[in-house]
Amino acid sequence: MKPNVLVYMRVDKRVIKELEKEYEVTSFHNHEYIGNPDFDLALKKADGIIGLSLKVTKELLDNAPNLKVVCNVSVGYDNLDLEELSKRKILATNTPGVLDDTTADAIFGLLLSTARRIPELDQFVKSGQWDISLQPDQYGVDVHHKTLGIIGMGNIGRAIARRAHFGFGMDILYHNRSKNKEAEELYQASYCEFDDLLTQSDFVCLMVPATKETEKMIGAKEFQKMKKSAIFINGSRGKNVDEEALYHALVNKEIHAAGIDVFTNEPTNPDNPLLTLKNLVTLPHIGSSTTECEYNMSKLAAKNLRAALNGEKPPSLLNETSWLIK
Ligand SMILES: NC(=O)C1=CN([C@@H]2O[C@H](COP(=O)(O)OP(=O)(O)OC[C@H]3O[C@@H](n4cnc5c(N)ncnc54)[C@H](OP(=O)(O)O)[C@@H]3O)[C@@H](O)[C@H]2O)C=CC1
Ligand SMILES: O=CC(=O)O
Repeated sequence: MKPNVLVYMRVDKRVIKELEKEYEVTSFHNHEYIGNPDFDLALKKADGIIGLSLKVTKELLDNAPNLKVVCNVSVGYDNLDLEELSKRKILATNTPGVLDDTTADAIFGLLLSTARRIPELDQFVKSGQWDISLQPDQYGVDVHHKTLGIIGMGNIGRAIARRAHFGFGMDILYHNRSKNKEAEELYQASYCEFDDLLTQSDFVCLMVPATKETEKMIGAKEFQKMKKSAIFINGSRGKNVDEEALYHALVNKEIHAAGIDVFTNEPTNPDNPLLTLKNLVTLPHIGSSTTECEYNMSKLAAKNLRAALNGEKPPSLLNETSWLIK
């Protein structure tokens, strides 16, 4: 009998086709799974889950008696209750490395769009308002040779630093819990205490994972420490930022502007007051979403799934202890 695999959201079609040759696959392509009897049945039978951002809680696991592995098609894994998975000896995997350049491109694009007000000026042209010469209050600010502070100098942080250093001649500050020699040597990044990074950077870019420690790590106090001319970029997770404080900082001009790819609740409510602000540029959590990158992420997730279901160690295993005690 073939093992059962539950596919949840945004797994590449070509990868699903390959999986169907080896497994009994049941696919769900949207968020609407709660109370869906088909989902409940697939979960009950599932040996493996592969997909994007399925909230794997204790309650969900109670209804998945055969589960052996959960394979995220993402590098972030704040959707997983890792402790609970480990307790049950269920393996968990993510997709590090294959999305670094794609995500860094998106985050750098957001930074440029915010600094040079690209979405606003695009609308200005398209709405037929370009009938007089531009006014100084429509100008953007320079990016090149400014100071970029990266909070979370990991895989993606380093790919952002590479672009900033070689492409834009920027000075790079960074903050982590531990120093990153590669960033220091290759991109001349300087380690900074958290508060010093906030006060000294022209651009503050948040790239940490979502954990208990990083929840709302940027809030009212942090915005007040930033330069009034600072541009804040969040490419990590919405819950790492106090959204209400961001709104007030932007309205009260405590900072100049912000660019965010992520929201506290996604998809964000159209009534979110942040969406009314001219000095905020947004994206719908699309950092790693190019055709090529989504395919590579799906392939790595499938490789993790196959390994686990074959009793082998998956290449990007998150809960090593579950493997060791097997
Ligand atoms: N917008 C999007 O589409 C995407 C968003 N992401 C988000 O980006 C995050 C980072 O991804 P990636 O670069 O691959 O991950 P990495 O693990 O490579 O990097 C994370 C970095 O954050 C630092 N960090 C962790 N906790 C803290 C803390 N409490 N204070 C300061 N620094 C901290 C780590 O350093 P140290 O351990 O030394 O503190 C590490 O350098 C993901 O977890 C995900 O949430 C990822 C991909 C796409
Ligand atoms: O947000 C995307 C991820 O890979 O994490």
